[in-house]
Amino acid sequence: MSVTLSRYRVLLPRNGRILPGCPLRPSTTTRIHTASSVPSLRGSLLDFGRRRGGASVRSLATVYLGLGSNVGDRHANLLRAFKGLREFGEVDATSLLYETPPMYVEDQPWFLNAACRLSTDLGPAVLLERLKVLEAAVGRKDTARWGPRAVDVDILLYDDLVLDGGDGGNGDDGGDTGRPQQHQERQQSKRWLRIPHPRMHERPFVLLPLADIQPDLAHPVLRSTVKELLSGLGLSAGVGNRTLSAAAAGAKGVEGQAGESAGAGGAERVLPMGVCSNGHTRLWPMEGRRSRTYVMGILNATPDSFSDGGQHYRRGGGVATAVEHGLKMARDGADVLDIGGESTRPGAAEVSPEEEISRVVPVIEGIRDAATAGGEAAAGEGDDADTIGPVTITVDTRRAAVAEAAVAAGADAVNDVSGGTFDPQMLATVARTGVPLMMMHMRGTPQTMTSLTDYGGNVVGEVSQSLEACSRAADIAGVPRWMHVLNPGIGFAKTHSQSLLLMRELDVIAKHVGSPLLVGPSRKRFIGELTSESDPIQRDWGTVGACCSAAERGAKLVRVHNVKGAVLALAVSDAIRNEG
Ligand SMILES: Nc1ncnc2c1ncn2[C@@H]1O[C@H](COP(=O)(O)OP(=O)(O)OP(=O)(O)O)[C@@H](O)[C@H]1O
Ligand SMILES: Nc1nc2c(c(=O)[nH]1)N=C(CO)CN2
Repeated sequence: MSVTLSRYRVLLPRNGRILPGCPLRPSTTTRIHTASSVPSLRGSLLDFGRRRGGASVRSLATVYLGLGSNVGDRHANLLRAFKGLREFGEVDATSLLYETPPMYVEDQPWFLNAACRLSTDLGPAVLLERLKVLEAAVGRKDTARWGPRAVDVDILLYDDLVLDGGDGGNGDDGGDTGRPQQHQERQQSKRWLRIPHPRMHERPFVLLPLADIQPDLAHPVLRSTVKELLSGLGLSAGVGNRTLSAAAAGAKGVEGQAGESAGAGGAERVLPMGVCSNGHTRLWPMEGRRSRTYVMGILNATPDSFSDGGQHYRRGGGVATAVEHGLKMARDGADVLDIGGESTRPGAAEVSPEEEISRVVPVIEGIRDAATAGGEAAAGEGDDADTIGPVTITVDTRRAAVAEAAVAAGADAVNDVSGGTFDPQMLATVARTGVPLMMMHMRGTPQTMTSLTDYGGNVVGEVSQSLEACSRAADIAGVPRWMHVLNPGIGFAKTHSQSLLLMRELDVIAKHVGSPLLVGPSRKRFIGELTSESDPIQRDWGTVGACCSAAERGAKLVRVHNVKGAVLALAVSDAIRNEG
């Protein structure tokens, strides 16, 4: 049965009867929408909003949106769209980020795709109109259907609404025949709207990110969950092997390249961090053959760090020595330099934000100036993962003011050992600056942490849950999950055996949290104890062992003092894992 409201038809599932326009059986659990039960469907769908307050109070709708971009700085486009969506309600969950082969029209650059969940009082048609305005503001031009675009935001699901708002007058289940001219004419003539999005179930680039948010979410018409729809495409949800099988790729018209590297044919998770020499956001492959274990070089702009005693800062000239050491680490193969102005060794004294800023900002500026001068020639579209660009810099701080000053000076991301909990302004500041956030697990402060090691016998579970909570808080504050890196905090409020257990069960933590893991074993006490080395500087061989073990168990980044050792060792262990 259907009710016609203005030009829109709401499909009402009844008695398991197949609905017009629905490819499969309707769900018996689908909420039945009528004009009275869904006030937002009264009258023309184009001129209502979900009103706040007064007699017509109603609950907020839960909407799932799919985002895509394959023109220009794809991540910058997605981030602008994401920030714009926060004006439409509360974006309370986001996905990871995927680089995906173009579907339908294959002769175009690869896309970046993500998804988010929006809680909004906007009705579906008003939401659609506002999305179109947002897409235009981000830079979308009218293009051929399924063709290249700066940004595309599709309404995937809107509560469990089943809405057939026309098909643009061409009778196709998903709209038109794909002829560009017809598509443009239709776009200009009138808006049509179908919910659920008529093609979402066949799109890995929609289902993969959706599964990050809610794998058990049910499609209100097909009755299958997102996880089940993915498995129907030969893919699995969550961290692990998501590579599209050649059969599934062929069946769905995806650019499947059977016989080539597995990663070339399917979607891959990526982490946006830093800038390529073409000015676009650099994308770090997090799975597939292009992926490897990334090395973060530690650069202490402090006079009192535990393992180097400030040797690269205090002795022999402060900033200049630190900059020189940073550049050496970059030449040794560091993917990112982590610059910190406050020691977090056990018992270390706090420094003021002003002091911290005065330590890190000149070093960031010095490295930025020296490194950008050495950038390579600009690369074309879609090369954002492979282009070697200016060195990537993170600032190691717990303070929002320091993070803000560091990003203004050229830092690409914030690395917070307190997981965003020390400074109440940290999450909002990182959201505003639009950089990725690395969040570490710890308890207490460097002064108190050594006595806070009681995890009730479940350090792995506690750390996983705590990291997940940090990630949720950051997500809600406006730092999308695809920009999170999580760190179990080896040695921070952990005993020797707890550190070993966390190192051993990194894969469990990685699976639990989904986000890329950063691990920092470098020169730590547990390595000294295992190798009988009391001098931290003598612990690099042991550190390399820990890095290789971490990489085998799913760590995506390791934070080390001795970059060269880690880079060389990981080149071998990564190759054995990936190419064997
Ligand atoms: N669920 C939906 N979400 C977004 N747009 C929709 C939806 N259903 C129908 N449309 C209509 O589709 C029109 C074309 O949208 P768009 O240009 O983004 O299509 P496309 O991205 O090329 O193809 P597709 O929608 O299959 O991804 C929109 O103007 C809108 O009227
Ligand atoms: N991989 C991928 N392919 C697409 C995409 C997209 O976002 N990702 N969007 C399209 C237009 O809707 C057409 N094809």
